[in-house]
Amino acid sequence: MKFAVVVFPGSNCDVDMFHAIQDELGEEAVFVPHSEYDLSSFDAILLPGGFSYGDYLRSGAIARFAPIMKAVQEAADEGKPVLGVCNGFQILLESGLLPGAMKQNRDVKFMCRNVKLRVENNKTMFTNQYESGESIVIPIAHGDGNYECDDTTWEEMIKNNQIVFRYDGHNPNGSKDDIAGIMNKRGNVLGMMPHPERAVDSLLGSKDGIRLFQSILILWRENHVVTS
Ligand SMILES: NC(=O)CC[C@H](N)C(=O)O
Repeated sequence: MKFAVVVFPGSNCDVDMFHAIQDELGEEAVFVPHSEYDLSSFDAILLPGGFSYGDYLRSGAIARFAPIMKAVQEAADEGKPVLGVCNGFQILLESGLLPGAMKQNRDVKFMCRNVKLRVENNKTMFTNQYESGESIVIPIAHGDGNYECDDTTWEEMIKNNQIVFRYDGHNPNGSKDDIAGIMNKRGNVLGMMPHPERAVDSLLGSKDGIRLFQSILILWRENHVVTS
């Protein structure tokens, strides 16, 4: 399976994402610069974390205008898996691929630590290797992780099971309804603030993140690889 790791000026988790795919998952990862227009040769698109364009205006607000975002939109429209982590999630929100917006953390501080997440929906292309309601440990590292949306959007997301992860126990940033990760209605675009690519080996303190990438791969193989 071939994964695109999109790199914006200011991305800083692109190498971690590449490592997670290439070295831990054992699949092909390719860095794709923000200035490209074509993602048609890829099976999945990953928007890594960081400070794209220095977080000027708002996190992700400038990146949404990068040439590559048209190709990300096309990939999403085709039903390919699109995963945005942290700044990648912020970019997906700013570009309208996911509903809602991100505000500054409740305590107006950048936070970098392991957090517990609850897997709210394990019937997705990103979470099928987790148990429903499972508590997992994944690190966060952000200043703007306080997810917000209007009540109509929130009710719609509840109805469609679009809330994929919630903070388990302590909510670190004040996000609405403890939301840590959401997907689109179709189920092929996931945005999450915690960093699964930084939890792929016990040496890193947790390997709970690797199953997210395995989920994408296993489902993709079921749909694309003929075994007999
Ligand atoms: N690690 C990241 O992706 C940081 C996200 C973002 N720029 C913030 O601080 O909110």
